Amino acid sequence: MASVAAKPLHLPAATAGELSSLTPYSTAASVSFSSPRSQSSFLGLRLALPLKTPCFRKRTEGRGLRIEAAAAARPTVLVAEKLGDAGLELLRGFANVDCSYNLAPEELCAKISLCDALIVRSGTKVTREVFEAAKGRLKVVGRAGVGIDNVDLQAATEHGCLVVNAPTANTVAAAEHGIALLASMARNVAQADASMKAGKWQRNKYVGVSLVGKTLVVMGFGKVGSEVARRAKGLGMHVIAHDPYAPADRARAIGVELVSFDEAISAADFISLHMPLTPSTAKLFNDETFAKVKKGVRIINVARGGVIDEDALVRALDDGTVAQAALDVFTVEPPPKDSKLVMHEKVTVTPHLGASTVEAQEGVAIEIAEAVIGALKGELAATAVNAPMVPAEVLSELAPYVILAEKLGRLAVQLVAGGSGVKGVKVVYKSARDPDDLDTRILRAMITKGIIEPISSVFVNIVNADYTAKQRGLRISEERIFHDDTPEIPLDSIQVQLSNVESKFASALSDAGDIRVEGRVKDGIPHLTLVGSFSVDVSLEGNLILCRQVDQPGMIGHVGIILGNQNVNINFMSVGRTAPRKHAIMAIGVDEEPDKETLKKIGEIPAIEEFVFLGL
Ligand SMILES: NC(=O)C1=CN([C@@H]2O[C@H](COP(=O)(O)OP(=O)(O)OC[C@H]3O[C@@H](n4cnc5c(N)ncnc54)[C@H](O)[C@@H]3O)[C@@H](O)[C@H]2O)C=CC1
Ligand SMILES: O=C(O)C(=O)COP(=O)(O)O
Repeated sequence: MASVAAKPLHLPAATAGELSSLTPYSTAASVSFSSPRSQSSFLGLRLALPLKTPCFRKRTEGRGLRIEAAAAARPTVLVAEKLGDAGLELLRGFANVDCSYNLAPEELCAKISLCDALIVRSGTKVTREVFEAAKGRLKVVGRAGVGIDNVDLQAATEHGCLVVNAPTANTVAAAEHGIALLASMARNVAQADASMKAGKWQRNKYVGVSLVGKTLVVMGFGKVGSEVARRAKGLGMHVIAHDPYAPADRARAIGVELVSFDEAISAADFISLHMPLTPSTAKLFNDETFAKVKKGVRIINVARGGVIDEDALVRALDDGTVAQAALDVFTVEPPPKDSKLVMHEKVTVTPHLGASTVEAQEGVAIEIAEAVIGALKGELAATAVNAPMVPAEVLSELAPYVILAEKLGRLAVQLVAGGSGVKGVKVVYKSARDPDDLDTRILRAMITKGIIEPISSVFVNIVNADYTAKQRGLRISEERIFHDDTPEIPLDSIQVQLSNVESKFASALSDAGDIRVEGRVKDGIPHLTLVGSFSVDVSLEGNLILCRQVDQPGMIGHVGIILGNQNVNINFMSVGRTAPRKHAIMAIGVDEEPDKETLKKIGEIPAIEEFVFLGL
């Protein structure tokens, strides 16, 4: 069936213009969107993080209406570890703040279902049980620091909970602490201090080693590692680094050569650890590694205790393989009181103080408070750990397309006969942009949300969209088609195709047999522009009735009278035809949901061959 031009019929009804101007809008500080029907689940871009209790008000503006989130109930933020005052102040300006420190795991689980956000440092384990106990209310976990190894990211993602961290504010503090440990270990400062305080004067016992000219290996050349490298070079050390993922030119710019792991450990006089704790770095320093190091190496760990096999380190210290160690972090914190490692005379220890400077704690508190508030407002956090980071300007530009994407998904799935048999989804983006200049991750997430939510009880957002699709066996493929237009406009159209399904509205099937709906953004408003092979033109707001009919005069009036008699307001109508007086599709936007009787009457109009009611 050939695709034909749409014949949009703009109804004069006052509400038509009003409703079609339900535009998403952005405030100065944020990009957030609301939609009258899917408000509470509009996490997707509101950004996947709506409060569960939003309320909306209509505001007359010129001829149209805008719907905006009115002051929602204040969210509750649980601060489970000591946070700087500046951050607490920011949080209190926006939310109810419950500072409850040292909670036992079961106490945390008991509280969490009353909280929209949780802020922790390294001392709180945010386990799967916590996310389960949250019962869907927890929207964001803020880690006031860098390492997120204490947060079960997989569980967070599965529960649609955003995790944000504060990755920059404590970098210098951690690097300075690393240098402090390096220098104090080399000169036995801690041991000599303890000895003097015990009344001794042991000048011969505490002869140290010099740093100048020694080779320092920085393991993990990220933010902290590179700051340590800079400082160590200032002390006259020869610095090399190992980091499988760091760009060599960044290292070169600091005058540091990146080498292999084995090269690094065999050359090192000192090794300073600055990588995250992940499955691949856990116990990276073990008996096997210590067997390869230069005898008498000294190790500093300000990263995570778990990257060292602590028993192996004790053995290496005992047999002199490792001359000394300076440790700020431990596999279990606090470590057991009788820990051989902590008590070892060749070991200098601090109780995880890397980030603990006045300046860093102030900075981290502000950084995490801003990230958590932003997330609760629905903005995509720049420090999101388990969601795509999309720059604000990209978000702002894609805003109406995000709404279009969700509505197309929602609409397509409602056209499926039987409900949930969707397995294959193809999304076709028509755009004048270079594919690299069009980030479609959010659009894909919103289409996924639109497809899954109407047929399940799952709450889908930008955080868990890909995971949820995979869980349900939903394969989503994307295709870009070049559209010869100005690249200023990100997209010409989005088409959603559902393959291998039957439709309750046969006209929605394309010639290839898949359900096919396409939409465009016109003047900032998402429009449905194609159903199956029929072109239509109807703004995607409220509800939609699609009818296939024999194209003949009087049809619009006929349907309009039935709906009018039931006080159902039509806000938009569009007719797409194959050829005059043959078949046509009528797309009718209605404000209210017609009752069954009314729908039945429409179906009984002799010229109507099939019809379907779709909630958007
Ligand atoms: N003791 C403390 O209070 C503090 C500890 N930290 C810890 O320091 C570590 C580094 O933090 P940042 O520099 O901010 O993180 P970052 O993400 O900027 O740097 C980590 C670097 O480690 C590299 N890496 C990953 N796997 C590696 C491997 N197998 N071998 C070598 N390098 C590897 C990454 O490529 C990255 O460049 C983290 O574990 C963090 O939790 C950070 C701040 C304070
Ligand atoms: O930021 C990090 O990774 C740290 O280890 C700092 O931990 P803390 O916030 O001091 O418990």
